[in-house]
Amino acid sequence: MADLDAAWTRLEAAARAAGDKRIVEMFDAEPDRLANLTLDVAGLHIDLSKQAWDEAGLEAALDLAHAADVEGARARMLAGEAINSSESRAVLHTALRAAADADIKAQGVAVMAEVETVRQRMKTFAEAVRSGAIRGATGKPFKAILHIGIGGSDLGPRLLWDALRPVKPQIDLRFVANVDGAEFLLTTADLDPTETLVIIVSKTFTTQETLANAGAARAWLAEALGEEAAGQHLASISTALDKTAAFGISDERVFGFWDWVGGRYSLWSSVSLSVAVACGWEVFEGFLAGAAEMDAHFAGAPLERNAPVLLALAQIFNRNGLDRRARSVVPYSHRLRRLAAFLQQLEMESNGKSVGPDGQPARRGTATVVFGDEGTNVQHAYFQCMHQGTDITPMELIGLARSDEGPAGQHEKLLSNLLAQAEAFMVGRSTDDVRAELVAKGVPEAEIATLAPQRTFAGNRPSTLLLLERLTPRTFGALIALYEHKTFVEGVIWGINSFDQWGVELGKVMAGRILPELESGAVGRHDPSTEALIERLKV
Ligand SMILES: O=P(O)(O)OC[C@H]1O[C@](O)(CO)[C@@H](O)[C@@H]1O
Repeated sequence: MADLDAAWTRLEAAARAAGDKRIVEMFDAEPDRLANLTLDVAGLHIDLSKQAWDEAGLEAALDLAHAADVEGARARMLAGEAINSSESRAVLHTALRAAADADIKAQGVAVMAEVETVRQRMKTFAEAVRSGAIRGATGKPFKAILHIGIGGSDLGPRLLWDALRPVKPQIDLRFVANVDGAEFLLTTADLDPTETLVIIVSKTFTTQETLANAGAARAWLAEALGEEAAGQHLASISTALDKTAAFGISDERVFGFWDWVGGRYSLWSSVSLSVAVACGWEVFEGFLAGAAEMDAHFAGAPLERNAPVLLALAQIFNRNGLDRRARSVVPYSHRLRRLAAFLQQLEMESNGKSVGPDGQPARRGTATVVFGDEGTNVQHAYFQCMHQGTDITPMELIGLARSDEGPAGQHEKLLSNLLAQAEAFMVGRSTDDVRAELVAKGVPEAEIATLAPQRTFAGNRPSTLLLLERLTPRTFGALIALYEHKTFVEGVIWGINSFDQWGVELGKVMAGRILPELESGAVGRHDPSTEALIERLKV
């Protein structure tokens, strides 16, 4: 602990010192900067050279990772120890993308035989739906899938579908997550229930939103097909087989997974069955293979050349060393536009904790807010604030080195924006430079005095750049696995359990109390504001 405290103190001091320098000047001072801070892994090129750390800062960050025993924690996770201590569970999403003959145990119990059995069942089911061997009750092949789930049972598969979906899919895939009935209505309005397969995804099969939408979907099917035939249009993904049976889904249509897979880490499991059907099995397999490549890198690379570790350390340098409390993730890729939404759950549900597994307050700040949307759109929305706002928000800019999609010439335009933004964030534009331009244009001195500062860009705003060689199942799998391991490393260094989520419970419990009050009109004891609102909204 003394070592860890000292490592934190060194990191904070190093960040203060680096914070006084200009990033762009670090390239001159450190001839190996680019080589030391760029990596190529599993089809991804990762450039951390525009981050705010100098050589000493990076060294202090790596010392911190050693002092926090990231290597030991990594070994314990991969060995299937119960590192999710508050729930006494192993954390083995890596097993879901491992080879069938890998020797992986969850708390001593071998898991790969079961993983492979479910994989083979998924494959058989996906192929049968695609070939028409499995059809709807009226004999028509399925032309659409309605995927019902929320949180980890929605965000991953939704992103996966966007990333890898065919331009003209044989089977359309739609998602319903919110308990807001408008989403169900708008999503199903143009679907034909006789040609739609409904896949209900819920690890616990207790989630209010999912059960409400599942009930609505079953009624929607039954209205068109009758109660009994509706069952032929249902499948489910869950760890709670008793509950799926009680809902009326036959066991051969239920695909399981395990308590050692957290919801937000579950897109490698049967949770993504809908995508495996709609994209085809080989696409899903390629996605798993890309993640497995990143897993091998994470497990074996030394910390100073380990992509997830370096990404995590850049985040910690910014968050704890430089007190930067948000991060913006901007994919210059329409297909990846939901990445930030996925990362919000991955990072903020995993690491948004104030207390460690020992029950003691975390000694440093933990997860930051992550937000973002697709470039170039965001350049015309919130980038003004990123360039000239009073707070500095570190950026993660993601692009595709090559893409053949869409009209010719547009990809180069997209890339030019990506590179320009990263450069502009770092280099900025000096007042002298702006002033010289205004003078050359003949602007009067009095105007220049007020205009030049407004048109100045301070720069020195850190960013990481990630390039996928192409958006393929492999590179996309590697990208998501990169973020999973990054999140894990951050949790280890912050000394928190990244794999539980007690913070989502209280609101659920309170909603359970308020619902009957809204329905019955009998308002219970709450704070004055909530009581007045229930009075106003009760049926
Ligand atoms: O898959 P389930 O059990 O319906 O849970 C959905 C989501 O709800 C949470 O438990 C809390 O938001 C997430 O962790 C999970 O991904």
